[in-house]
Amino acid sequence: MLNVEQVMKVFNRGTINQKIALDKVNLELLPNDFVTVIGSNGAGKSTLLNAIAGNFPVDSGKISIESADITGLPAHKRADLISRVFQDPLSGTAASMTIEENLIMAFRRGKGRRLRRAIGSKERDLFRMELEKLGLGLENRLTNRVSLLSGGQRQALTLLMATLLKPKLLLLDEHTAALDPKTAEKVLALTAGVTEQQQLTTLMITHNLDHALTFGNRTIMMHEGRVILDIKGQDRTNMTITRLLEMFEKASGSHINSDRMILA
Ligand SMILES: Nc1ncnc2c1ncn2[C@@H]1O[C@H](COP(=O)(O)OP(=O)(O)OP(=O)(O)O)[C@@H](O)[C@H]1O
Repeated sequence: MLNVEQVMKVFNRGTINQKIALDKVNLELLPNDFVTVIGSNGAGKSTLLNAIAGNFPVDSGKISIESADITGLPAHKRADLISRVFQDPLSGTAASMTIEENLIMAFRRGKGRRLRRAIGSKERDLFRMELEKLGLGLENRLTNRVSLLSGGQRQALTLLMATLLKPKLLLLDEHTAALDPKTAEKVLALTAGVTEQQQLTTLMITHNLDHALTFGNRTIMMHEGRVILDIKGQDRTNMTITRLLEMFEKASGSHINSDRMILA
């Protein structure tokens, strides 16, 4: 489904601040894979997602989705294939617009002039139905401005917008890290529900090792721009956080270094 082959990204090349953020990264995702991504500070996790989303050109290597080479495509041309949810609940939605206006933008994405047409009753019915599934009562608040919503409600709405038209690939960049623990659990449960229901292929960065092993079917660990562990199947089912940290130390030759890592 997704193929990242030998991808290299160097920031500030040739200067004193040169940083190899991705060091010939290889990663293959199968359809419906839900892969959690963990690693030390500065390991290259966000850079990997940025490279896949097309936020900058990579220095070398190839990225493809369903065998189509997207390495040279700018981010806006990848947006039909890839949806992304960021950490900041304010970044995924337009605060001054209503819930239904936000949803219609997501629903008519890539449809050009149809954007200007009024929202139809069929579209409203669909939005109500989808919002109801979130279990937050938002189906009765279609005409409320998004600025009135809590961070958790906004993040749930962002997730819905990201998946309303099934993307080929869903990128979740610590999308629950800014939420309080109870709300984070709720948004994660919604994430598990929607990825399962729509059979999405997903990459999710998290600093919570328990979440990393609980959600999805596969966990990769990054260190210094490389994928150093790829855990799946029975190995993952039997994996504990202690064992995971031991494996990290063995593979990287160092202790995990993350100020935000949550161990349980
Ligand atoms: N635009 C940029 N310009 C220069 N250096 C960058 C840029 N983006 C990332 N880096 C550097 O690349 C390395 C990888 O950064 P990245 O944000 O991918 O790490 P991360 O694994 O997501 O880290 P964290 O868990 O701390 O968020 C870091 O050393 C970072 O400082």
